[in-house]
Amino acid sequence: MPVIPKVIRSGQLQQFASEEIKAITNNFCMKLGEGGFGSVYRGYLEDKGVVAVKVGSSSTHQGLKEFMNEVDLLSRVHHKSLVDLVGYSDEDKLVLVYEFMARGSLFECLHGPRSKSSPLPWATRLSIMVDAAQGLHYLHEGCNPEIIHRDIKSSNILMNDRMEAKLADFGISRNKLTNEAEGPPTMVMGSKGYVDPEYISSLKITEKVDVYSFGVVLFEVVCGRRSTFYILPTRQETSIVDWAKSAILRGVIDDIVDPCLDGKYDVESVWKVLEVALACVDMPSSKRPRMNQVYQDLKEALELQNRSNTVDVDPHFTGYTTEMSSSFLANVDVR
Ligand SMILES: Nc1ncnc2c1ncn2[C@@H]1O[C@H](COP(=O)(O)OP(=O)(O)OP(=O)(O)O)[C@@H](O)[C@H]1O
Repeated sequence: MPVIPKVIRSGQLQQFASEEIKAITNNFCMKLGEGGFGSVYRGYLEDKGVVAVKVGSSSTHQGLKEFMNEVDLLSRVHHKSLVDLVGYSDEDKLVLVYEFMARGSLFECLHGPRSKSSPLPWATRLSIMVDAAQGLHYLHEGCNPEIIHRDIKSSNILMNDRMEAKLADFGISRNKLTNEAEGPPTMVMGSKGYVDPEYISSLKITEKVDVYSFGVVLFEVVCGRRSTFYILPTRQETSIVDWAKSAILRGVIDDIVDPCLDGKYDVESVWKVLEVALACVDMPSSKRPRMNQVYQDLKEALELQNRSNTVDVDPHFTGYTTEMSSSFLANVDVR
């Protein structure tokens, strides 16, 4: 079994024996979900309460690399908008023990089985994205060395029982210092639908790669659609970025916004978020905003929503829509 280097072991993290992991999870009796690394189980620790236990299913070189990266990073970096790593085990299997995020992922809330019957309210969507933007801003500019996440997507934004959002999954993240020393990677990493097209062609990793993916998540939050989907009747696969750009050009807000919201949103705040999303996916990447700007703009959008006290806004309200969309349209670059 691989051995974690001493430098990582010296952190504040608890190290568990495989028997302890078995006890913590009550013999892996409650599965919370599954991802590329392996399965995630509910667990319980005397001093921490409920935890999430991620058990690696593969012992590939890539799996080990991602595990070490995650342990290394999360033992050094702590922020209220980043999921906390409580401990790990490398005795039998590769295991990561995290703080429990009771409300699951943003992906599940937007696209999961209960997303239609009890959709996330617009103000909650905005507050989640404000938290996520703050976490990403911290990674890019607040911690030392600064970090590029490289796998921002709605399934890596998790919510706790107070609906506070945190970024998760640092398996392929890179710190900016070693990033420059290591040079470009040999293959594209990231998740389908979220990867910056400029990075695909240049293989150059900068923080703007994260800003692009964050823009994709913003479109997901507004439109209630997945990052890629099939359009009927041709069943042609499209990206939410292309779809949203052409919908924005038509300028009708209820063509764009998630129908599950049933008109319950402040129109001005929706346009503000769409404006931010468009800026995040702009080309070339140098035109995209920094995450601090995104964070400030999203806070403004949340304030607009809170001030409007919207319960039922008519989505056909045209005065404001037309005015906003004309300033917008000049900036929509459809490729
Ligand atoms: N800290 C946590 N607290 C509660 N549930 C969690 C936690 N971490 C993960 N989960 C649950 O486990 C599921 C799988 O998470 P995981 O991070 O392994 O995969 P993913 O991000 O969905 O996909 P991939 O890792 O392949 O990109 C999540 O969708 C979520 O439901």
